[in-house]
Amino acid sequence: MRSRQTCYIYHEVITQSHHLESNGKCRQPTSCEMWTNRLALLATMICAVANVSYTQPHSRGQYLASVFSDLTPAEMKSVQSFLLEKKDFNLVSVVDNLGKNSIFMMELSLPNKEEVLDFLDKDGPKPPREARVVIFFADQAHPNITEYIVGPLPHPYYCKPYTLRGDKTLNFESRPVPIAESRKFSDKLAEVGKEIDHILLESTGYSVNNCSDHCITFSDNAPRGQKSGERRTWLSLQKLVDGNYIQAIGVEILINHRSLDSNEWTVEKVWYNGQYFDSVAEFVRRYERNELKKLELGDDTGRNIYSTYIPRGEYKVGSDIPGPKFCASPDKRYRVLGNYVEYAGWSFAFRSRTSSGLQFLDVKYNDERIVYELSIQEAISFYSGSTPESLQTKYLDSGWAMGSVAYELAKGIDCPETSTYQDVYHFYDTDKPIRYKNALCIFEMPTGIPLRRHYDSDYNGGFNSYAGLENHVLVVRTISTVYNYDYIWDYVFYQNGIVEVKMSATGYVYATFFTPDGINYGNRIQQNIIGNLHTHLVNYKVDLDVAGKENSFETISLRYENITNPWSPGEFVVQSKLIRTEKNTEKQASFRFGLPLPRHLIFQNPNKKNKWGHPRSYRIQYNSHADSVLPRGWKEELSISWSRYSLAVTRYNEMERRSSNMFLQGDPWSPSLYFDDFLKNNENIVNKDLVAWVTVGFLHIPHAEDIPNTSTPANSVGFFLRPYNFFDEDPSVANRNSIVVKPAKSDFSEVKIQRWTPDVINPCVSEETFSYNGTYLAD
Ligand SMILES: Cn1cnc(CC=O)c1
Ligand SMILES: [Ca+2]
Ligand SMILES: [Ca+2]
Ligand SMILES: [Cu+2]
Repeated sequence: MRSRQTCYIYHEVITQSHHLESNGKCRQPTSCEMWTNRLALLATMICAVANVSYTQPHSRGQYLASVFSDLTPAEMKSVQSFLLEKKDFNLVSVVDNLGKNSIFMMELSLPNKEEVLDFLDKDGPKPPREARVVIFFADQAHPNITEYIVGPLPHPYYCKPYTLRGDKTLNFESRPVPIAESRKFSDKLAEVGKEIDHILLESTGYSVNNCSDHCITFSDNAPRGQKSGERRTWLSLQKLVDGNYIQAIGVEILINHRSLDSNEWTVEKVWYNGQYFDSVAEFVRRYERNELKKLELGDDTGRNIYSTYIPRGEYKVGSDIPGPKFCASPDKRYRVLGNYVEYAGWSFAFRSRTSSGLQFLDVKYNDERIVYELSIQEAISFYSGSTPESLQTKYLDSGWAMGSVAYELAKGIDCPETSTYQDVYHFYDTDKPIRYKNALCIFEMPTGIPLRRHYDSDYNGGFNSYAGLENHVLVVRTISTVYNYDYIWDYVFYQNGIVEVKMSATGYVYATFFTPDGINYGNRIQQNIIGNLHTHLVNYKVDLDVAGKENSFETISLRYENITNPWSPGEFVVQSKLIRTEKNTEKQASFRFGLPLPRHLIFQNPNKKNKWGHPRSYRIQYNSHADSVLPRGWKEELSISWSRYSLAVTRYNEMERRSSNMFLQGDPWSPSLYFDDFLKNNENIVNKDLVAWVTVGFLHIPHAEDIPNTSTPANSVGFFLRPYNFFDEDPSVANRNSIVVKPAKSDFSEVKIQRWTPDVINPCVSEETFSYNGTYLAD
C-alpha cells in the first residue's frame, strides 16, 4: 500500500448522500453516524483495492481545499513512473546528464476556475488531479523543452501537451541551469585554474586548485548572453569563505556553454582588475609580460570577517542576556488542516508552488469569497555596475527555482517557536521528491499596536471611558533563499478583513569588485567591494472576487473645488472633492509604473450594496517605492512587461494564468510569455471576472550597513487588500477580546471593567489580570 496518499472517496459519497450540511456537520446525527461508520469501512476497502491508504478529511473545508493541494510525494512518484515507462520519451536521471532527456520539474496543475467553482460552490464533481511536468528533451535532433499535463492522479494514464501558453514555443536555451550543468562550470573553472592559478595566487592569495583554506568559488549570473539562443555566462570569482557573495576578487570569466557536450565549452573573455582579454592564453601572456595593471590584494589575514555573523564591537547596554520570546497559549485560535486554514472570520487554501512560490486560493471571510487566487508571480532584481558581470545582471528569480528554495525555517528566529510548521515537497531538478522540512510556518501574533482603541477624556483629569481591542493577526510565511538573497514572504490576515501581502528582503547583497568607476553604480561597502545599485520588483496576481465574480473597477481621486461659502456670502471655500471614475477597459485600468497612482483603487460589485447603499468593495493599497528598471521595449524589458504597470486590471482568462515563467530568465529577449499581450485586446472590464496584477518594489543602493546582510527593517514592500464598504461596519466587532472600562465611582477610586473573555492569568496570556486607572491627575 502506498503511504501518505489521501483517498477521499468516503467523504465524497457522504457529501453526495446529503447527510452533511454545507458546513460539513451531520444533518441527522444518528443516521449520519451510522452512514459515517459504514462508509468509512467501505471507503477503506475501496481505497485498499485502489492501492492507496485512506485518510479522512477533518472538515468539509479541508476536503474542498484539497482540490488545490500540492502534489504528494506518492503522486510525484506515480507521475515519474508513468513517464519513465514511455519508451519514446527515453528519459534518464537528471544527474550528470546534460545531453539526455529528463524530467526537470513537476507541480500540481490547477483545474480551470470554472470547474473548481462548480466543485466548491455547487457540489459539482471534484476535478481530476493533474501534474504539469517540464521535460528537457536534450537527446533529439532539435533539443526542446516540452510541458505536459499528466493525469488523472494518483494513477495517471494520460499525458497531454500543455497548451496554456498558447502557441509560444520554448527555446531550448531558455531552460534554467540544472545542477548537472552548474557542476560543469566548476569543472571548467578547475580546468582554467590550471592555467591561471599562479596569477590568482600572486594577485589574491587564493587559487582554484590545491587551495586548502584559500580556495576560490564563483557565482554565475544571468541573463546568459545578449540575444535569443545564447548560453554565455559570466562567472564572478570569489573567496570561498562565509558570505562569498560579498568577497569578489576582481576576476570574471565568460563561458560559452551552449553545447550539450561540456568538452566543447569555451572561455570567451576574461576580465581582470578592470581589463578585458579575449582568451585565457592572452590574459596569461600579458600578465607574464607585465602588460597589464596587476592586482595586489595582499595578505587578508583577519580581513574576511566582515562577511560573517561573528559578533564584533559592542553595544552600550550588554546584549548577552537572551531577549524576550514569543509566547502563545497551546490552545491555538486557528486551525490548519493540511492546506486549509481557518482563523477568526477567515478561511483559505494554500500551496507552495514549485515554480514560483506561495499561492492562496479561495480566501473567504465569513464564508464569503473575497479572493479566488493570490500568488507570487515573479521577483526580479536588475543591476547596474562597471564590471562585466554587474552590468549584465538582471535576475528573474523564477528562473532560479524561486518556488523550490524555501528551506527550513529556524524556530524562534524565522518564525515564533510556537508556530505551526509544515514540510513542503518539490520535484525540481531531481530524480525523486525532495522534502523541505519545516519550510512554511503559520502563527498568530499580537502586533503590539491596538487594532482600535479610544480614551474618552472628561477633560478634567479623569475619563468617561476607555475601550480597546488587541490586534492579533495570523501570518503565513515562507522564505526563499535565491543564492545570496533571502526573500521573506508574509501573508497577514487581520481580524478586520484586511490581508497584508509583504516581501522583506534580507541575506547578502550581490556585490562586485571595486573599480574607481564602480562608484557611479553603488557605494563602496568594503575595501575591495562595491554594493551595486539594483531594483527589486515583485509581481503578484490578485484574482479578487468581491461579493461574487462579476466585478468592476473604480478609482477615486481628489480634485480641489473653489465654491462660494454658503453661510458667508462673498467668501470662497477651497476644498477637495471626490472624483470617482469607473474604468471600462483593460487599458484604462493599467497604470504606468513609477507614476503616482490614483488615491484609491477599488474593486467592487456594483450590483451588491452594503447597508448604506455603497457597492460592496475591496481596495488595494500600496507600500512600494520603485521606478522602472529599463526603458519600455529595451531587450530584456520584454520579459518583464508586467513591470510597466504598478497595477494592471485584466479580464479573467484561463490562458493568462501567470505573468511570468521559469524560462524567461534564459531567454528574456524573445519571451515565451509576454504579459502585455493580456492587455492587447483591451477587453471590457465592467461587471466581469477581474484579475489585478500588482507590482511593488524598491530601489536598493547597498550601503555600508548592508554588511554583513541587508536587514529586514525598511526593506519591505507589499500591499494591503482592505474592505471598503464591503461590510456594514468593521467586522472585527465580532472579536470577543474587546475591553471597555468606565469609572464606577465619581472619584475614580473604582472602575468597572467589561470584557467578553475570561481574565486569564497565564504567562502566555498575561502575568496579571487586566487593570486600568484612567486618571491623569498630578501626584
Ligand atoms: C543568482 N541569483 C539569482 N537571483 C539572485 C537574487 C538577487 O540578487 C541571485
Ligand atoms: Ca485581455
Ligand atoms: Ca476575479
Ligand atoms: Cu537588494
